[in-house]
Amino acid sequence: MATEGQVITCKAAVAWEANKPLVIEDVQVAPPQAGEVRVKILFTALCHTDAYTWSGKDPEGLFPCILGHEAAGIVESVGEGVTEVQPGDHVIPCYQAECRECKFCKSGKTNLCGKVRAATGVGVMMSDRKSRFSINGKPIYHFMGTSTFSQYTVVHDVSVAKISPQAPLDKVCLLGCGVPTGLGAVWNTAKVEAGSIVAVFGLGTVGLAVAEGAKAAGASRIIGIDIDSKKFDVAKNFGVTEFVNPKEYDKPIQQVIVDLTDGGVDYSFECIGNVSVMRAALECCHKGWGTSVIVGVAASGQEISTRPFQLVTGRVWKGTAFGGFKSRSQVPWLVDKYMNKEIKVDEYITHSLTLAEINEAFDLMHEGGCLRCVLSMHA
Ligand SMILES: NC(=O)c1ccc[n+]([C@@H]2O[C@H](COP(=O)([O-])OP(=O)(O)OC[C@H]3O[C@@H](n4cnc5c(N)ncnc54)[C@H](O)[C@@H]3O)[C@@H](O)[C@H]2O)c1
Ligand SMILES: N[C@@H](CCC(=O)N[C@@H](CSCO)C(=O)NCC(=O)O)C(=O)O
Ligand SMILES: [Zn+2]
Ligand SMILES: [Zn+2]
Repeated sequence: MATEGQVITCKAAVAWEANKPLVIEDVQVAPPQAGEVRVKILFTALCHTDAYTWSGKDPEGLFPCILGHEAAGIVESVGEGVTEVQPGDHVIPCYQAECRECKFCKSGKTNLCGKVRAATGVGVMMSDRKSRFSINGKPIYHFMGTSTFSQYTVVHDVSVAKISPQAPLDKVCLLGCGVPTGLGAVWNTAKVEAGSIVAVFGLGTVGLAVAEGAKAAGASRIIGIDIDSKKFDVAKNFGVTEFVNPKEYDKPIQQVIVDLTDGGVDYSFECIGNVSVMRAALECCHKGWGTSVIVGVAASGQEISTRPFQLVTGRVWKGTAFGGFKSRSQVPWLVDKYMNKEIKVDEYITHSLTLAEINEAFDLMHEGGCLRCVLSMHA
Protein backbone atom coordinates (compact mmCIF):
# COMPACT_ATOMS: atom_id res chain seq x y z
CA MET A 1 0.00 0.00 0.00
CA ALA A 2 1.35 3.41 -0.93
CA THR A 3 2.08 5.46 2.17
CA GLU A 4 3.38 8.61 0.51
CA GLY A 5 1.51 11.67 1.78
CA GLN A 6 -0.25 9.62 4.48
CA VAL A 7 0.24 9.54 8.22
CA ILE A 8 1.98 6.26 9.08
CA THR A 9 1.15 4.52 12.34
CA CYS A 10 4.05 2.35 13.46
CA LYS A 11 5.86 1.07 16.53
CA ALA A 12 8.34 3.24 18.37
CA ALA A 13 10.07 3.14 21.75
CA VAL A 14 8.93 6.23 23.62
CA ALA A 15 10.86 7.73 26.54
CA TRP A 16 7.97 9.26 28.50
CA GLU A 17 10.16 10.39 31.38
CA ALA A 18 13.83 10.39 32.32
CA ASN A 19 15.02 7.00 33.57
CA LYS A 20 11.63 5.27 33.25
CA PRO A 21 11.58 2.17 31.00
CA LEU A 22 10.93 2.93 27.34
CA VAL A 23 7.44 1.95 26.20
CA ILE A 24 6.68 0.48 22.77
CA GLU A 25 3.80 2.57 21.49
CA ASP A 26 1.79 2.99 18.30
CA VAL A 27 3.06 6.34 17.06
CA GLN A 28 1.71 8.50 14.25
CA VAL A 29 4.42 9.76 11.92
CA ALA A 30 3.32 12.69 9.73
CA PRO A 31 4.43 12.95 6.09
CA PRO A 32 7.65 14.85 5.42
CA GLN A 33 7.26 18.56 4.71
CA ALA A 34 9.43 20.64 2.36
CA GLY A 35 13.10 19.77 2.85
CA GLU A 36 12.30 16.66 4.89
CA VAL A 37 12.68 12.93 4.35
CA ARG A 38 10.68 10.10 5.90
CA VAL A 39 12.83 7.02 6.45
CA LYS A 40 11.84 3.45 7.21
CA ILE A 41 14.38 2.48 9.87
CA LEU A 42 15.44 -1.14 9.48
CA PHE A 43 18.21 -1.39 12.05
CA THR A 44 19.37 0.81 14.89
CA ALA A 45 22.12 0.39 17.45
CA LEU A 46 22.21 1.91 20.92
CA CYS A 47 24.89 4.45 21.83
CA HIS A 48 25.81 5.69 25.31
CA THR A 49 24.60 9.13 24.35
CA ASP A 50 21.05 7.73 24.15
CA ALA A 51 21.46 6.46 27.71
CA TYR A 52 22.90 9.82 28.77
CA THR A 53 19.90 11.77 27.48
CA TRP A 54 17.48 9.19 28.82
CA SER A 55 19.12 9.59 32.27
CA GLY A 56 17.88 13.18 32.43
CA LYS A 57 21.40 14.67 32.62
CA ASP A 58 21.37 16.14 29.10
CA PRO A 59 20.32 19.80 29.11
CA GLU A 60 18.87 19.17 25.64
CA GLY A 61 16.90 16.12 26.77
CA LEU A 62 13.16 16.77 26.41
CA PHE A 63 10.41 14.29 27.28
CA PRO A 64 8.44 12.55 25.96
CA CYS A 65 10.77 11.79 23.09
CA ILE A 66 11.95 9.09 20.73
CA LEU A 67 15.68 8.52 21.22
CA GLY A 68 18.13 6.81 18.84
CA HIS A 69 20.77 8.12 16.44
CA GLU A 70 22.88 5.19 15.11
CA ALA A 71 20.80 3.56 12.36
CA ALA A 72 20.23 2.66 8.75
CA GLY A 73 17.10 2.47 6.63
CA ILE A 74 15.35 3.13 3.34
CA VAL A 75 13.73 6.37 2.19
CA GLU A 76 9.93 5.95 2.21
CA SER A 77 8.99 9.40 0.85
CA VAL A 78 10.40 12.89 0.47
CA GLY A 79 8.98 16.37 0.91
CA GLU A 80 8.89 19.17 -1.65
CA GLY A 81 12.25 20.36 -2.91
CA VAL A 82 14.23 17.32 -1.79
CA THR A 83 16.58 16.42 -4.62
CA GLU A 84 19.45 14.40 -3.20
CA VAL A 85 17.52 11.34 -2.08
CA GLN A 86 14.42 9.58 -3.36
CA PRO A 87 12.14 6.76 -2.20
CA GLY A 88 14.02 3.47 -2.16
CA ASP A 89 17.45 4.97 -1.45
CA HIS A 90 19.43 3.32 1.32
CA VAL A 91 20.44 5.89 3.91
CA ILE A 92 22.06 6.56 7.26
CA PRO A 93 20.48 9.36 9.34
CA CYS A 94 23.10 11.88 10.48
CA TYR A 95 22.75 13.71 13.78
CA GLN A 96 25.47 16.05 12.64
CA ALA A 97 23.93 17.71 9.56
CA GLU A 98 25.82 18.98 6.51
CA CYS A 99 24.04 21.65 4.47
CA ARG A 100 27.12 22.80 2.50
CA GLU A 101 25.80 26.38 2.60
CA CYS A 102 26.05 27.71 6.16
CA LYS A 103 28.96 29.58 7.72
CA PHE A 104 30.16 26.39 9.44
CA CYS A 105 29.93 24.18 6.35
CA LYS A 106 31.71 26.77 4.21
CA SER A 107 34.46 27.47 6.76
CA GLY A 108 36.53 24.44 5.83
CA LYS A 109 37.40 24.32 9.54
CA THR A 110 34.69 22.15 11.09
CA ASN A 111 32.16 19.41 10.44
CA LEU A 112 29.55 21.16 12.59
CA CYS A 113 26.62 22.56 10.60
CA GLY A 114 24.40 25.40 11.73
CA LYS A 115 21.42 24.91 9.43
CA VAL A 116 19.09 22.83 11.60
CA ARG A 117 20.97 22.61 14.91
CA ALA A 118 18.71 25.04 16.77
CA ALA A 119 15.65 22.92 15.92
CA THR A 120 17.25 19.52 16.56
CA GLY A 121 18.40 20.69 20.00
CA VAL A 122 14.79 21.30 21.04
CA GLY A 123 13.23 18.22 19.45
CA VAL A 124 11.37 19.77 16.52
CA MET A 125 11.60 20.19 12.74
CA MET A 126 12.95 23.47 11.44
CA SER A 127 10.19 24.57 9.05
CA ASP A 128 7.34 24.90 11.56
CA ARG A 129 9.13 24.18 14.87
CA LYS A 130 6.80 21.20 15.36
CA SER A 131 7.27 17.47 15.80
CA ARG A 132 6.24 14.96 13.12
CA PHE A 133 5.61 12.35 15.85
CA SER A 134 2.41 12.14 17.88
CA ILE A 135 0.33 9.69 19.87
CA ASN A 136 -3.41 10.35 19.59
CA GLY A 137 -2.65 14.01 18.91
CA LYS A 138 -0.06 14.47 21.68
CA PRO A 139 3.30 15.55 20.21
CA ILE A 140 6.38 13.47 21.00
CA TYR A 141 9.75 15.23 20.67
CA HIS A 142 12.41 14.27 18.15
CA PHE A 143 15.97 13.59 19.40
CA MET A 144 19.24 14.70 17.75
CA GLY A 145 17.31 15.18 14.51
CA THR A 146 17.23 11.40 14.03
CA SER A 147 14.88 9.52 16.47
CA THR A 148 15.78 6.12 15.15
CA PHE A 149 14.01 4.08 17.85
CA SER A 150 10.96 4.28 15.59
CA GLN A 151 10.04 2.11 12.61
CA TYR A 152 9.60 5.34 10.64
CA THR A 153 11.22 8.71 11.32
CA VAL A 154 11.33 12.12 9.66
CA VAL A 155 14.67 13.89 9.25
CA HIS A 156 15.88 17.06 7.55
CA ASP A 157 17.30 16.46 4.08
CA VAL A 158 20.63 17.86 5.28
CA SER A 159 20.69 15.09 7.89
CA VAL A 160 20.65 12.01 5.71
CA ALA A 161 23.49 10.28 3.85
CA LYS A 162 22.75 8.16 0.78
CA ILE A 163 24.83 4.99 0.85
CA SER A 164 25.58 2.02 -1.37
CA PRO A 165 22.50 -0.20 -1.82
CA GLN A 166 24.82 -3.21 -1.50
CA ALA A 167 25.82 -2.39 2.08
CA PRO A 168 24.25 -4.62 4.79
CA LEU A 169 22.08 -2.24 6.81
CA ASP A 170 22.26 -4.43 9.92
CA LYS A 171 25.99 -3.70 10.04
CA VAL A 172 26.53 -0.23 8.57
CA CYS A 173 24.01 1.28 10.97
CA LEU A 174 27.05 1.56 13.26
CA LEU A 175 28.52 4.11 10.87
CA GLY A 176 25.90 6.56 12.13
CA CYS A 177 27.89 7.35 15.29
CA GLY A 178 30.37 5.41 17.43
CA VAL A 179 32.80 3.92 14.91
CA PRO A 180 33.25 7.08 12.78
CA THR A 181 33.61 9.12 15.97
CA GLY A 182 36.59 7.09 17.15
CA LEU A 183 38.25 6.79 13.73
CA GLY A 184 37.73 10.46 12.95
CA ALA A 185 39.01 11.61 16.35
CA VAL A 186 42.34 10.12 15.29
CA TRP A 187 42.38 10.90 11.57
CA ASN A 188 40.64 14.30 11.47
CA THR A 189 40.85 15.88 14.90
CA ALA A 190 44.22 14.75 16.25
CA LYS A 191 45.79 13.83 12.90
CA VAL A 192 47.97 11.17 14.53
CA GLU A 193 51.23 10.55 12.67
CA ALA A 194 53.04 7.25 12.13
CA GLY A 195 55.27 6.34 15.08
CA SER A 196 53.16 8.22 17.64
CA ILE A 197 52.48 6.98 21.15
CA VAL A 198 48.74 7.04 21.84
CA ALA A 199 46.71 6.62 25.04
CA VAL A 200 43.03 5.67 24.85
CA PHE A 201 40.96 6.14 28.00
CA GLY A 202 37.84 3.93 27.88
CA LEU A 203 37.69 0.81 25.71
CA GLY A 204 34.06 0.80 24.66
CA THR A 205 33.12 1.07 20.98
CA VAL A 206 34.39 4.63 20.68
CA GLY A 207 37.72 3.91 22.39
CA LEU A 208 38.24 0.74 20.34
CA ALA A 209 37.57 2.70 17.15
CA VAL A 210 40.19 5.21 18.31
CA ALA A 211 42.61 2.29 18.71
CA GLU A 212 41.69 0.98 15.25
CA GLY A 213 42.23 4.43 13.75
CA ALA A 214 45.55 4.85 15.55
CA LYS A 215 46.76 1.47 14.32
CA ALA A 216 45.83 2.42 10.77
CA ALA A 217 47.70 5.70 11.21
CA GLY A 218 50.83 3.75 12.16
CA ALA A 219 51.01 4.52 15.88
CA SER A 220 53.95 2.70 17.50
CA ARG A 221 52.29 2.16 20.90
CA ILE A 222 48.58 2.22 21.73
CA ILE A 223 48.00 2.19 25.46
CA GLY A 224 44.46 1.24 26.48
CA ILE A 225 43.26 2.41 29.90
CA ASP A 226 40.10 0.94 31.40
CA ILE A 227 38.87 0.08 34.89
CA ASP A 228 37.47 -3.19 33.51
CA SER A 229 40.38 -5.58 32.85
CA LYS A 230 38.11 -7.87 30.81
CA LYS A 231 38.28 -5.25 28.04
CA PHE A 232 41.89 -5.95 27.21
CA ASP A 233 41.50 -9.24 25.35
CA VAL A 234 39.02 -7.69 22.93
CA ALA A 235 41.03 -4.48 22.73
CA LYS A 236 44.09 -6.29 21.37
CA ASN A 237 42.09 -7.15 18.26
CA PHE A 238 41.54 -3.44 17.63
CA GLY A 239 45.22 -2.50 17.94
CA VAL A 240 45.75 -1.83 21.66
CA THR A 241 49.33 -2.89 22.45
CA GLU A 242 49.43 -2.30 26.22
CA PHE A 243 46.80 -2.25 28.90
CA VAL A 244 46.64 -0.23 32.10
CA ASN A 245 43.98 -0.58 34.79
CA PRO A 246 44.02 2.52 37.04
CA LYS A 247 42.64 0.43 39.89
CA GLU A 248 45.93 -1.45 40.07
CA TYR A 249 47.99 1.67 40.89
CA ASP A 250 48.22 3.98 43.89
CA LYS A 251 49.59 6.94 41.98
CA PRO A 252 47.48 9.10 39.66
CA ILE A 253 46.94 7.48 36.28
CA GLN A 254 48.55 10.41 34.43
CA GLN A 255 51.76 9.76 36.37
CA VAL A 256 51.59 6.06 35.53
CA ILE A 257 51.36 6.87 31.82
CA VAL A 258 54.07 9.54 31.95
CA ASP A 259 56.42 7.04 33.64
CA LEU A 260 55.62 4.39 31.03
CA THR A 261 56.35 6.68 28.11
CA ASP A 262 59.47 8.68 28.95
CA GLY A 263 57.59 11.90 29.62
CA GLY A 264 54.13 11.37 28.17
CA VAL A 265 52.17 10.38 25.10
CA ASP A 266 51.92 12.22 21.81
CA TYR A 267 48.13 11.89 21.70
CA SER A 268 45.45 10.92 24.20
CA PHE A 269 41.71 10.39 23.78
CA GLU A 270 39.07 10.47 26.52
CA CYS A 271 36.27 8.11 25.45
CA ILE A 272 34.28 7.86 28.70
CA GLY A 273 32.63 11.20 29.55
CA ASN A 274 34.34 11.55 32.96
CA VAL A 275 35.77 15.01 33.66
CA SER A 276 38.45 13.72 36.08
CA VAL A 277 39.66 11.33 33.41
CA MET A 278 39.64 14.21 30.90
CA ARG A 279 42.13 15.98 33.15
CA ALA A 280 44.28 12.87 33.46
CA ALA A 281 44.17 12.43 29.68
CA LEU A 282 45.51 15.95 29.16
CA GLU A 283 48.13 15.67 31.87
CA CYS A 284 49.56 12.39 30.56
CA CYS A 285 50.50 14.16 27.31
CA HIS A 286 54.11 15.02 26.54
CA LYS A 287 55.33 18.49 27.39
CA GLY A 288 55.73 20.71 24.34
CA TRP A 289 53.42 18.96 21.91
CA GLY A 290 51.10 16.32 23.42
CA THR A 291 47.50 16.69 22.28
CA SER A 292 44.45 15.39 24.13
CA VAL A 293 41.07 14.96 22.45
CA ILE A 294 37.83 14.91 24.44
CA VAL A 295 35.37 12.50 22.85
CA GLY A 296 33.23 11.42 25.83
CA VAL A 297 30.09 13.37 26.65
CA ALA A 298 29.97 14.63 30.25
CA ALA A 299 26.75 15.41 32.06
CA SER A 300 25.23 18.83 32.45
CA GLY A 301 26.90 20.86 35.19
CA GLN A 302 30.24 19.03 34.92
CA GLU A 303 33.31 21.12 34.14
CA ILE A 304 36.91 20.36 33.19
CA SER A 305 39.91 21.84 34.94
CA THR A 306 43.69 21.70 34.92
CA ARG A 307 46.55 24.03 35.74
CA PRO A 308 46.90 26.51 32.87
CA PHE A 309 50.62 25.69 33.08
CA GLN A 310 49.75 22.41 31.34
CA LEU A 311 48.78 24.41 28.25
CA VAL A 312 51.46 27.07 28.66
CA THR A 313 53.97 24.25 28.39
CA GLY A 314 52.64 23.13 25.05
CA ARG A 315 49.93 20.57 25.65
CA VAL A 316 46.84 21.05 23.50
CA TRP A 317 43.25 20.29 24.56
CA LYS A 318 40.72 19.57 21.81
CA GLY A 319 37.30 18.00 21.37
CA THR A 320 35.48 16.25 18.58
CA ALA A 321 31.89 15.68 17.44
CA PHE A 322 31.29 12.74 15.08
CA GLY A 323 35.06 12.52 14.72
CA GLY A 324 35.16 15.64 12.60
CA PHE A 325 33.61 13.79 9.64
CA LYS A 326 31.38 15.76 7.30
CA SER A 327 28.36 13.53 7.50
CA ARG A 328 26.61 13.51 4.12
CA SER A 329 29.90 13.63 2.22
CA GLN A 330 31.90 11.15 4.25
CA VAL A 331 29.48 8.56 5.67
CA PRO A 332 29.04 7.03 2.16
CA TRP A 333 32.86 6.91 1.91
CA LEU A 334 33.07 5.13 5.27
CA VAL A 335 30.46 2.63 4.08
CA ASP A 336 32.57 1.97 0.99
CA LYS A 337 35.66 1.53 3.15
CA TYR A 338 33.78 -1.07 5.18
CA MET A 339 32.63 -2.84 2.00
CA ASN A 340 36.29 -2.91 0.86
CA LYS A 341 37.26 -4.44 4.24
CA GLU A 342 39.39 -1.41 5.12
CA ILE A 343 37.61 -0.70 8.42
CA LYS A 344 35.96 -2.99 10.95
CA VAL A 345 32.26 -2.82 11.76
CA ASP A 346 31.01 -6.37 12.42
CA GLU A 347 33.54 -6.78 15.24
CA TYR A 348 31.82 -4.08 17.32
CA ILE A 349 28.45 -5.87 17.23
CA THR A 350 28.19 -8.12 20.26
CA HIS A 351 24.40 -8.45 20.51
CA SER A 352 21.35 -8.42 18.22
CA LEU A 353 17.79 -7.96 19.53
CA THR A 354 14.45 -6.57 18.35
CA LEU A 355 12.76 -3.22 18.97
CA ALA A 356 10.44 -4.91 21.48
CA GLU A 357 13.54 -5.87 23.51
CA ILE A 358 14.97 -2.36 23.70
CA ASN A 359 14.94 -2.13 27.50
CA GLU A 360 16.94 -5.37 27.72
CA ALA A 361 19.32 -3.88 25.16
CA PHE A 362 19.92 -0.88 27.44
CA ASP A 363 20.50 -3.23 30.38
CA LEU A 364 23.09 -5.08 28.29
CA MET A 365 24.82 -1.84 27.42
CA HIS A 366 25.62 -1.28 31.06
CA GLU A 367 27.24 -4.70 31.32
CA GLY A 368 30.93 -4.94 30.44
CA GLY A 369 30.53 -7.55 27.68
CA CYS A 370 28.44 -5.40 25.33
CA LEU A 371 29.95 -3.14 22.70
CA ARG A 372 27.10 -2.46 20.29
CA CYS A 373 23.65 -4.08 20.35
CA VAL A 374 21.79 -3.82 17.02
CA LEU A 375 17.98 -3.83 17.08
CA SER A 376 16.02 -5.25 14.20
CA MET A 377 13.12 -2.79 13.86
CA HIS A 378 10.58 -4.85 11.95
CA ALA A 379 11.19 -8.36 13.30
N1 LIG B 1 31.86 13.21 20.72
C1 LIG B 1 31.07 12.43 20.00
O1 LIG B 1 30.72 12.75 18.88
C2 LIG B 1 30.61 11.13 20.58
C3 LIG B 1 30.05 10.15 19.74
C4 LIG B 1 29.69 8.92 20.31
C5 LIG B 1 29.82 8.69 21.65
N2 LIG B 1 30.33 9.69 22.44
C6 LIG B 1 30.54 9.47 23.87
O2 LIG B 1 31.73 8.70 24.00
C7 LIG B 1 31.71 8.01 25.25
C8 LIG B 1 32.07 6.55 25.04
O3 LIG B 1 31.05 5.89 24.34
P1 LIG B 1 31.05 4.27 24.27
O4 LIG B 1 29.81 3.92 23.53
O5 LIG B 1 32.36 3.77 23.80
O6 LIG B 1 30.88 3.96 25.83
P2 LIG B 1 31.17 2.66 26.70
O7 LIG B 1 30.43 2.85 27.99
O8 LIG B 1 30.91 1.44 25.90
O9 LIG B 1 32.72 2.70 27.01
C9 LIG B 1 33.26 3.39 28.09
C10 LIG B 1 34.41 2.57 28.67
O10 LIG B 1 35.03 3.37 29.68
C11 LIG B 1 35.37 2.52 30.77
N3 LIG B 1 35.48 3.39 31.96
C12 LIG B 1 34.48 3.89 32.73
N4 LIG B 1 34.99 4.67 33.70
C13 LIG B 1 36.34 4.65 33.55
C14 LIG B 1 37.43 5.26 34.23
N5 LIG B 1 37.22 6.06 35.28
N6 LIG B 1 38.69 5.04 33.80
C15 LIG B 1 38.92 4.22 32.73
N7 LIG B 1 37.93 3.60 32.05
C16 LIG B 1 36.66 3.82 32.43
C17 LIG B 1 34.26 1.50 30.83
O11 LIG B 1 34.69 0.32 31.52
C18 LIG B 1 34.00 1.26 29.34
O12 LIG B 1 34.80 0.20 28.84
C19 LIG B 1 30.31 8.27 25.84
O13 LIG B 1 30.43 9.35 26.75
C20 LIG B 1 29.50 8.70 24.63
O14 LIG B 1 28.40 9.50 25.00
C21 LIG B 1 30.74 10.87 21.93
N1 LIG C 1 23.03 17.58 24.18
C1 LIG C 1 24.29 17.30 24.80
C2 LIG C 1 25.40 17.31 23.77
C3 LIG C 1 25.85 15.96 23.54
C4 LIG C 1 26.98 15.93 22.52
O1 LIG C 1 28.04 16.51 22.72
N2 LIG C 1 26.73 15.27 21.42
C5 LIG C 1 27.75 15.00 20.44
C6 LIG C 1 27.41 13.76 19.77
S1 LIG C 1 27.36 12.40 20.86
C7 LIG C 1 26.87 11.15 19.87
O2 LIG C 1 26.84 10.00 20.56
C8 LIG C 1 27.81 16.09 19.37
O3 LIG C 1 27.84 15.85 18.19
N3 LIG C 1 27.87 17.30 19.80
C9 LIG C 1 27.88 18.43 18.91
C10 LIG C 1 26.47 18.91 18.69
O4 LIG C 1 25.59 18.46 19.40
O5 LIG C 1 26.28 19.75 17.79
C11 LIG C 1 24.61 18.28 25.88
O6 LIG C 1 24.13 19.43 25.79
O7 LIG C 1 25.33 17.88 26.80
ZN1 LIG D 1 26.29 8.20 19.57
ZN1 LIG E 1 25.74 23.75 7.21
